[in-house]
Amino acid sequence: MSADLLVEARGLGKDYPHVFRRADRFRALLRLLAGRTPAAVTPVLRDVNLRVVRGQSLGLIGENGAGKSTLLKLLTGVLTPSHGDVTVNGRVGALLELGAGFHPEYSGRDNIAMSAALQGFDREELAAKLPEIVAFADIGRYIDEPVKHYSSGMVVRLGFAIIAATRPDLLITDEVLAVGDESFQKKCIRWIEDYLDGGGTLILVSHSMYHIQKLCRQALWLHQGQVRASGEVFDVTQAYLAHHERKTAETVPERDVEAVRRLEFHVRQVRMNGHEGEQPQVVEQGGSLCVEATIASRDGRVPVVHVGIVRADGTPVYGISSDMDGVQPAPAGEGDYRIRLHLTDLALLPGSYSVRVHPMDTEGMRLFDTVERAVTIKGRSREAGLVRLAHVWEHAAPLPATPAE
Ligand SMILES: Nc1ncnc2c1ncn2[C@@H]1O[C@H](COP(=O)(O)OP(=O)(O)OP(=O)(O)O)[C@@H](O)[C@H]1O
Repeated sequence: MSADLLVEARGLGKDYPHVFRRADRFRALLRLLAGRTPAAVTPVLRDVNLRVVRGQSLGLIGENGAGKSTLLKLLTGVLTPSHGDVTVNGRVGALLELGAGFHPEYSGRDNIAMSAALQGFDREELAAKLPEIVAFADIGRYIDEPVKHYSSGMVVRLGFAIIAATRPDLLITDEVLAVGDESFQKKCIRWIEDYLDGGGTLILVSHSMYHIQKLCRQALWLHQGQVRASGEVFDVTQAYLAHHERKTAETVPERDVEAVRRLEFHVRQVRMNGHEGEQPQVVEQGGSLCVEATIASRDGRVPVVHVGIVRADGTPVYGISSDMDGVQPAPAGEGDYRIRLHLTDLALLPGSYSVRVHPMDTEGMRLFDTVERAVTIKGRSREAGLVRLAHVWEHAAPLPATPAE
């Protein structure tokens, strides 16, 4: 393993015994004590391959129960894998379950001393680091109270302060940013940014895509214990968000081609940026999209063409009809009509959208058919919502440089 490769996992998997009733638990325990593998197991993590090199920042994302914490526990040696293997190089600072590693009866100060001893600090190093740790934790007189009297926020403050002082080669944290209050969160984020600028390596689990995009350059999406996607952070987080939007979308009923042919108007063809077919079109944020619709008219009347854009969850974003702009589709032979709509400087924020094309009657009152095509907007924007609004900040000063903690 090269010195710059800090984590390597190959075919990593974790199974748990199948336990539904108390009797199952007892049986599973007996089998374990007898050195036998449990009769039935549930795989919670399967075939995870992972390489993290020095200086990399990797975000782990996924739904509740996807296996993120299990993966972190395997990487930190808290759990042993059922399949595959994992190698970790360098000094690891891990902030996993709340308070794990603290002795509840001892004070914060004593716990700092114990953690420092475990990290191999001698008495002088500890004396030098202690004021820094106490100041970072910033929990006032509680530093001399037993940890069992701490709020969950105080536990995280103490845990993070210890890790910050030890400056590990690899920082592994599980959703801690969600526990502390906002000012402490900001302090941790600033510290992590500074740590990464200084060449630190991070594996961060978070349900906040904002934190993942802010702190990580790569992401790995775990879905039901398996890697669903991994790569550049914006690509993976946008695919993950689009998956959620699709899950909450109403399902558009299947188009019955025979039935629509009997309608007064139906969509004969839709081309997106010149492409026919159902492959999603990928467009850069700010780019252009050309929607070409060919409409069949049963009795030769000219249709109105409506083009709508919805987000993958069905939220309407924009709609425009040809008659609103005082135009109509032009004849395209054999009773068909064709029109092209050029959408330029697309203001849509990165994500998954659908373009819907509908023919309407000449009066623009009745809607006849719906053809839907997927569009993915790619980009690195962290702005929230559906569209980018032109904006200017005033009465604003530049952000201050990160202060040294
Ligand atoms: N000790 C255990 N015994 C049996 N099943 C377990 C055990 N620990 C975790 N699991 C199961 O493993 C699966 C993955 O859990 P894990 O905590 O890794 O998910 P997660 O992605 O971190 O979820 P969350 O976002 O909710 O923290 C879940 O279905 C969980 O119920």
